[in-house]
Amino acid sequence: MPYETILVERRGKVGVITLNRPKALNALSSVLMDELARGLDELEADDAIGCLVLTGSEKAFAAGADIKEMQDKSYMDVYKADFITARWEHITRIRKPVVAAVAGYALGGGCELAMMCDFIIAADTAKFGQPEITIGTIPGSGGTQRLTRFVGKSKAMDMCLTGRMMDAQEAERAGLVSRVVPAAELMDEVIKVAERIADMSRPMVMMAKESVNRAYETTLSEGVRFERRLFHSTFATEDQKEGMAAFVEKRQPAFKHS
Ligand SMILES: CC(C)=CC(=O)SCCNC(=O)CCNC(=O)[C@H](O)C(C)(C)COP(=O)(O)OP(=O)(O)OC[C@H]1O[C@@H](n2cnc3c(N)ncnc32)[C@H](O)[C@@H]1OP(=O)(O)O
Repeated sequence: MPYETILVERRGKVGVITLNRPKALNALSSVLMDELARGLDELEADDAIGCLVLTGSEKAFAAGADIKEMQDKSYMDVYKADFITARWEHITRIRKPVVAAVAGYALGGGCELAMMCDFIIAADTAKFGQPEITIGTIPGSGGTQRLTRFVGKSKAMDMCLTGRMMDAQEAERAGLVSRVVPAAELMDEVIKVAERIADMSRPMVMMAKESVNRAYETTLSEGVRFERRLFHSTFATEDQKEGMAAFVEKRQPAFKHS
C-alpha cells in the first residue's frame, strides 16, 4: 500500500523515512503515525538495510502531535485508546539503529519522537521544545521523562514549564543532540554516519544498541552484568573472529553479519 504522509527510500544500506505533511509542519496525525510504524517495519524487515534515518523538512522535523485532530477528544477517547503512547512507542521496538536528522522545529511530540530515536544529529536551524503547557496540556509521549534523562531536571523543568524552545547549540551543550551541522549539509552528514553504522556487523550493532538502552531501564550493576553477558556472546560469532583477525592482519573486516 502506498504511503500518503511519509516517504520511504533506500540509499544503499541506509533506509530513509521522511515525514511528509509540509503544509502542517509534519504534525503527527494518527495516519502519519500508523504509516511511520509501517515504514519502520518495512525497513526493519529488509536484510539489505543496516541503519535507518528519520527526518522531516527544512522547516520542521515535526511540530508535534496534530492539535486539530486532538482538540475535541474526550477523556474516555484518549484513555480507552491509550492515546498517544501505544502507537508512538513503536519506534522504540525497532532493533536496527534509527538516527534522527532534525532541521527546524522539533516540538512536543516531534521532540519526543526524535528522542525515541537512538541519537539525534541536528541542523544549526533546529529548535527543540515541549510547548504542550502553552496549549493547556502536558507532554504525553515521554517528554517529561526522556528529556529529563537527556538534559537533567533543571533544564527539563524549564522547557516543560515555560514551553520555551532550545536552539541546536544549546541542545548540543545540554546533551540532547550528538552533533550539530550546517543545515545544507544535514542529510549528507547523517547518511555518512548511517552508512558507517550499516558497514559494521549487524548483530554487534543490535547488541550495542540493546546494551546502551538497558542503561535507562536498570541499575548500574545489572546493566554492567547485562553488557558483560552480551560481550561474552560476541565471542560465539563469526564477525568477532573476522573483526579481530582483520585488525591483526591490518586489513578491513568483511563482516558476514553472523
Ligand atoms: C504528543 C503530545 C501529547 C502533544 C503535542 O505534541 S501537542 C503539540 C505541541 N506543538 C505545538 O504546540 C506547536 C504548534 N505549532 C506552532 O506553535 C507553530 O506552528 C510553529 C511555531 C511551529 C510555526 O509557526 P509558523 O507561524 O511558522 O507556522 P503556522 O502558521 O503556525 O503553521 C503552519 C501550518 O501548520 C499547522 N500546524 C503547526 N503545528 C501544528 C500541530 N502541532 N498540529 C496541527 N497543525 C499544526 C498550522 O495550523 C498551520 O496550518 P493552517 O495554516 O492550515 O492553520
